[in-house]
Amino acid sequence: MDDIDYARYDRIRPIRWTGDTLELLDQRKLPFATEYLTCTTSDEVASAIHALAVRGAPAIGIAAAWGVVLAERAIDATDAIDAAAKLEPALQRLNAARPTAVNLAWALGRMRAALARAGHDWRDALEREAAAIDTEDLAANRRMGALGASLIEPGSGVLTHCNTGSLATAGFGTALGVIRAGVAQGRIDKVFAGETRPWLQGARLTVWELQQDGIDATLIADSAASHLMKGGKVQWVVVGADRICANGDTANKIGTYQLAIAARHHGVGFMVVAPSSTVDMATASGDLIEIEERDAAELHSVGGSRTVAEGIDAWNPVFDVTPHDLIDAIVTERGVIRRPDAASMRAAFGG
Ligand SMILES: CSC[C@H](O)[C@@H](O)C(=O)COP(=O)(O)O
Repeated sequence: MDDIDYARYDRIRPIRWTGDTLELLDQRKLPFATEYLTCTTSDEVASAIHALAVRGAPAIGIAAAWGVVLAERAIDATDAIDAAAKLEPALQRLNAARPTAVNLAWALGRMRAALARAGHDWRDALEREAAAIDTEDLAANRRMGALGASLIEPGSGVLTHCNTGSLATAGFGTALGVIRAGVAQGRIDKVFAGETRPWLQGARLTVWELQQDGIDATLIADSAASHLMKGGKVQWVVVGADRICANGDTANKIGTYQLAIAARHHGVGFMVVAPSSTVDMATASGDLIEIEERDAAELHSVGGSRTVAEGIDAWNPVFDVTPHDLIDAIVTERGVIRRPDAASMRAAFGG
C-alpha cells in the first residue's frame, strides 16, 4: 500500500520551530511571496491564527501547541501545577483565535494534559508534546492518503475544495494527501480545484501546492462544480474537515455542503478526509457547531481592490455543515467509515 515517495512532498513547511521562535509561512502572501512570520510570544501566534497567516484545522492546532511553548518561556513557575495556572490565560487567548476547527481546542487539551502529567521537567514535557502533535499529524496524513486513495477507481477525476495540503497540516495533507497518493498510484487522472471564495484558498494555495509537486490541476469557479459533475468529469469530491460530530455531520469550508448536495444528485462519491484530532465526539450533531463569521470586507474586495458599491451589506460565514447522510466515506488515520452515522462513529471513536 505504501509505495509513495513522501520526500518529494516535503518541500512546503508551513510551521517551523527554531528552538526559540515559531516561524509561520505567511499564507496571506502566497502564491507570489514565500515569507515567514516570526512569532516570539503566544499572543503573536494567536494573532497569526486569527489573521489566517497560518490556517487549516490541523495546522492551527500545531501552531497553537508551539504557542504554548512560547508562553512557557515567558513565565516563572515553581512547578507544573503553578505553571498550569499561570499559562491558562495564554491558552484561552489561543483557543479564542478561531472557533470552528476543533483541532485548536484538541491541541491545547493535549498540552494541558502533558503539563498535568509532567514532573520537574515540565518545560521539556511541553516542548516534547508540541513536537509529538506535529509528528503524529504528518504520520496520520500519510496513512489517510493511502486509505482514501484505495477507495478511488483507477482513471478517476476528482474535485477538491479549499486547501487541505501541506499548508493546512504538518505536511502531505488530508484530502490533498489522498489526491497526492491517488495520483502517485495512477488512480487519479484529473484533479479539479474550486477557487474557494472569498479567501481563495483553492486558487491561491491548492493549485500552487500541486504545481510544486508537478501535479496538473485545473482551477474552476466554485459555481462551475455542478456543471463539472453533470459532464461526468469527476467521480469523487474529496474534502477535508474542521470538525466531525458524533453523528458524522461535518463542518468544512463554506461551499462544501453545496458540493455534497450536487455530488449526491449526480452520483459522484463524497469523501471527507481528516485526522482523528478533527473528530469531536462531545458534539452530537452539526447544528451545535459554532460557525465562524468573518469580516464583510472579505466579500467587498478581491485582491485588495473594492468590487462592491459602498453601503452594501454582506454576510460572510466561512464554514458550513454537511449532514452525515450526504457523506459516502469519512477517512481518518484509524480507518474508513462508509456512510457514517452515530452508530458507526461510536464504534470507531467510542464515546
Ligand atoms: C485540512 S484543513 C480543514 C479544511 O478541510 C480546510 O479546507 C478548511 O476549511 C480550512 O479553513 P481555513 O479557514 O482556511 O482555515
